[in-house]
Amino acid sequence: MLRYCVGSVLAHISKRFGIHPRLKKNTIRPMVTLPSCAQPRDHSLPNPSWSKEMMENYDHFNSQCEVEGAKEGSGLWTRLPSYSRSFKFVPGGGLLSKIIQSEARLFTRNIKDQGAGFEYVLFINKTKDQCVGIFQAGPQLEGPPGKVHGGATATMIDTVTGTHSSYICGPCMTANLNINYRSPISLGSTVMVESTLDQREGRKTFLSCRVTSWDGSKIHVESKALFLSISARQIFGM
Ligand SMILES: CCCCCCCC/C=C\CCCCCCCC(=O)SCCNC(=O)CCNC(=O)[C@H](O)C(C)(C)COP(=O)(O)OP(=O)(O)OC[C@H]1O[C@@H](n2cnc3c(N)ncnc32)[C@H](O)[C@@H]1OP(=O)(O)O
Repeated sequence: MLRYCVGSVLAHISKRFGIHPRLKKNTIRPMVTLPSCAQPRDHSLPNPSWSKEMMENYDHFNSQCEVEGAKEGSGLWTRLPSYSRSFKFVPGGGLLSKIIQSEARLFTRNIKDQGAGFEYVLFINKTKDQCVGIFQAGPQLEGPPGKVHGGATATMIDTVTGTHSSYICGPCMTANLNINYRSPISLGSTVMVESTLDQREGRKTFLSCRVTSWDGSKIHVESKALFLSISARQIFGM
């Protein structure tokens, strides 16, 4: 689904930049040969900066994931890979990310030092209409002394609900994000960010999202989000 969404967006971009891809069943097959790009790094895989709590929750969801190659939907959860740019989800995306705004980086993946900024992994459960993010907030996300900046928390919520919504309805943008901060998050701690689909209404997707401590014992944030489906024209001003 995501490959298809990004694929259709890329088809428009490629056309604009004269690459003329031909879409074939959820993938892009460019008519010109693209130079090979190194496999992009999947930031959603564990690294040495991940805490015991982060690893414990990662293992919990990962153990309930689909086995690679199994029929889609046979497992409860799917781990979502994460790259420095969304383009990199699709074949040829590595090259496009070098052509279009080459300096651009996904906001949550722009701090290179492992553990310094957002460390996270997302899992989606299509049967339950849920998406879960396991986040570890690094020292460069400070707001009040020793605590996570509220904007950084909003970013976590936008990331999980935005990804969730993209999987449900394809390309979309945040129209409204309403956040109630209940208790501060300590820097370095692991939190769970859980998005649930409330309803769909035409182009609108309504979601609820909760941020809790890693073991679910403490509520940090409760929020509601509205995403609106958009066309490639709206994203790239074509
Ligand atoms: C990109 C390709 C896909 C990639 C997929 C990869 C997935 C995974 C990869 C990586 C994960 C990353 C995940 C991160 C996610 C981050 C997401 C963001 O942060 S997005 C940036 C912040 N958002 C903006 O900048 C929007 C700015 N606003 C706009 O552009 C427009 O206002 C927009 C598109 C939201 C709506 O504009 P209109 O012209 O299309 O629609 P109108 O006609 O205004 O509204 C349509 C309906 O929606 C209601 N509506 C619009 N805005 C509303 C609002 N704020 N609150 C309530 N209702 C609203 C209206 O009242 C109307 O309702 P009635 O049809 O009459 O019932």
